[in-house]
Amino acid sequence: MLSCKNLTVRVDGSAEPILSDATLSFKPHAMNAVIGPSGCGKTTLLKAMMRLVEREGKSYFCGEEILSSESLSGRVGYAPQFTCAHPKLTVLEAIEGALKIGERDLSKISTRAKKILKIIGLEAHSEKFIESLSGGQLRRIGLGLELAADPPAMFCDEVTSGLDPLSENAILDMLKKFCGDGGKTVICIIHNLAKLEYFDLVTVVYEGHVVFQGSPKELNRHFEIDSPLNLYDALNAKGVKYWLEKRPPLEDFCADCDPKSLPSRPPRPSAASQIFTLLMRRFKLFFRDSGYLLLTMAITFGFPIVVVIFAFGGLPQIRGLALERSLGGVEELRETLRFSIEAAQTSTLVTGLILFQVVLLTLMGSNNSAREIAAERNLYEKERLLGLRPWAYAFSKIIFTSIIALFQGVWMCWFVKFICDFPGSFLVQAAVLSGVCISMTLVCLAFSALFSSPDKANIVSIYLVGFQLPLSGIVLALPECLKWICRPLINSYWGWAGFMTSMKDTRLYDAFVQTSPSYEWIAKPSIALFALAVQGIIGIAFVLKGCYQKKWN
Ligand SMILES: Nc1ncnc2c1ncn2[C@@H]1O[C@H](COP(=O)(O)OP(=O)(O)OP(=O)(O)O)[C@@H](O)[C@H]1O
Repeated sequence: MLSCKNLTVRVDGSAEPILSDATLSFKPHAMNAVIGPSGCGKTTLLKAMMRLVEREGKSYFCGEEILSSESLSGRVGYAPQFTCAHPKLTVLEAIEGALKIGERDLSKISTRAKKILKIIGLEAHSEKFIESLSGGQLRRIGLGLELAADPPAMFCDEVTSGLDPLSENAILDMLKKFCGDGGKTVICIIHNLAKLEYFDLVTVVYEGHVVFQGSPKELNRHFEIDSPLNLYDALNAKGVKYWLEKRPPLEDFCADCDPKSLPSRPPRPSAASQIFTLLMRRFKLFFRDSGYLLLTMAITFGFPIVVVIFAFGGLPQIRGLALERSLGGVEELRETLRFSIEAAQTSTLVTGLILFQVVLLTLMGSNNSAREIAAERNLYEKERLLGLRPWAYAFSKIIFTSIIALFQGVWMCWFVKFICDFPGSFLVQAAVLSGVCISMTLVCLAFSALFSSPDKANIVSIYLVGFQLPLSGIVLALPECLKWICRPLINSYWGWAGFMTSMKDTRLYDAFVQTSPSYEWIAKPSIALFALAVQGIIGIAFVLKGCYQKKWN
């Protein structure tokens, strides 16, 4: 059912491949073991066959070449080495979630979830959170998620490692049942060589080469050992070159595989349904993760308070200058005098306060999204194999993080305006501040999609926020030649400019113009919103690019 020809995998910059010229086939409807010392390339072999990593050579499913891992959805399942489920979901929610991503008929989900729970023996634990499961139960949930698409072939990467002998036997019995009653093909990476009697075909990988394929009995004979436990000693004693030369001819179990017998791929749910499923799950996880929820609440409600604390000393002046320019006669003269005295202090304060709001919103944006995709990359890659569309996943993240950013922008605007009495249209100012937060959120979401490590994505996002203040050229003067090179890329500049010009018909703005050393053009709100929208759209484009890439951590 599954086979490959001349598969070679190289890691960037390394001359020596980590998998060399692997040509083999697995026995259909049977238990296949892949064994070999740690680091020899077992996982790489399986990933290369599924096209989860860049490779040379070809692989086939039922005689048809595997051109992309997406073509395997519903056909080949993959239980990776580490469990791919959100720790804050219950067992039932995790299984139902996986089913909703791959199953079009929603009426079947509850029945199928119960059936899977029964098969994996977790019925009694269905309401437990994933984070509270034991090692053996975690392996079972990994297999349960794999069963969600009911694939005819299953790759299982060390699903019994670290378990006690009883739990290990129970899982191997379960896999054997999948082959016997279920007619599935199971391909299992296993470290415990004492369990090879469970398998019909054993593949030995050594130093990136496939050096043997045969039954457990043939293995003993070939390596001249009386127990498989002595296999690694035998391998090490003679070296890879010797075992490659001595390799017996490999049987082609796929010789009469007919692509026409290829099981048809079950229809997937619509993209809208996948987006809805992911959004519901994300909101559920958001409210369950008390640490992240608390942090988001603290910065959403705490940052506006920090802004107004800095405004308190200058509030009377801000309120005084927030008047429209429509006074007359003696009153105007008096006003003009007062205006001149207070203008310098107040305009510096207002400029600083607006910039402070904007920079804090960019910080919120980076907190919203820098880890969002990178932190669950393996889970996402796994769900792609269940039929999740990359763009549906990307848009579920874009919508979720943008909703939070929108709330943060509107709240910051309302709270600070309410206390400081900033003049100008609330709607325009709320749009500009939300625009700042949303566009920075989307740019940092792009980092999260492009980097495999959440820490890397976070650091780059924090640097970007850190550069907002100096590179905006508002408080610190930028060299003239750099000003319009940096500003188009600096989110805070456009937020600040849009907010300032929303107060154009007020004395606050006059004060700013009068006290600026050299008055220069400042973007009006519509242009600022346009610039922020362009940055957001670029962010979205890179989120999509990152989500279409394959990145298994
Ligand atoms: N993305 C990567 N970048 C660099 N090296 C890698 C990468 N992926 C795998 N390797 C290296 O390739 C070799 C084979 O890795 P692989 O995970 O396939 O081994 P394995 O046989 O499955 O090991 P284990 O039994 O310990 O899980 C290892 O030396 C590993 O360090």
